[in-house]
Amino acid sequence: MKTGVKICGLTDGAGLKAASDAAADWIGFVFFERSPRFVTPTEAAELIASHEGALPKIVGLFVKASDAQIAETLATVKLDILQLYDTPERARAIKARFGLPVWLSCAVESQDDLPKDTDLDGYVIEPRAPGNASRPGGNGISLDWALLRNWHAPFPWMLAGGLNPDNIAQAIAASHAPAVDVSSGVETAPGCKSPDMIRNFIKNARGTCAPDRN
Ligand SMILES: O=C(O)c1ccccc1N[C@@H]1O[C@H](COP(=O)(O)O)[C@@H](O)[C@H]1O
Repeated sequence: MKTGVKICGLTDGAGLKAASDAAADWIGFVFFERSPRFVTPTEAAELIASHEGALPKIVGLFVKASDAQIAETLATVKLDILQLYDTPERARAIKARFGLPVWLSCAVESQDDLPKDTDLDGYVIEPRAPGNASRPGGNGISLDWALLRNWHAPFPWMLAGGLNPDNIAQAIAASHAPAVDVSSGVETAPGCKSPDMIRNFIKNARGTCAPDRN
């Protein structure tokens, strides 16, 4: 089974081109102002418009966003999927209101934290951010991958947090993640994506197949 790859927090055309050319499955834009990867909806739309060729599916990342913020974003940039940092109840309401697939980010410290609801379109499984962090993700922190190894989730999910080109093969082997998501691990500085690191991340993730769970 091919491991799905999402490259999140793109801020420039070079990163977008590297992710697209290397056949990422999804690219993400961060619509959260306190992130070093923040882009405005207009900036995201301009990046997409200036790209030549096919694009991966486009994910918009929102943290505790109001309906108005999501509506204003969607009026400017076409998104395929909404990735939310919010409660399951709010995620369900946003899915119903906007009619787009919703992935809910889920902070996991132990197996008890793993999601059980099946009514969303997917989950991003990542570590809980430290108490003093200014954002709930994108902190380059890993969770214990072995927690996920025997998890038979009845819905799509991806592993995130602290992944990079050097550890991605080990992370997939240890967690059996069907898909992976990276942001800070393919950057030379916060918010500065490295095309080389993006290519290496995707190459190394694709060289490692998650075992077929069936
Ligand atoms: O990338 C950010 O700045 C960000 C801000 C707010 C919420 C989530 C954010 N990023 C997401 O966090 C995970 C893990 O990121 P990392 O690879 O450890 O840097 C991933 O889903 C990012 O898209």
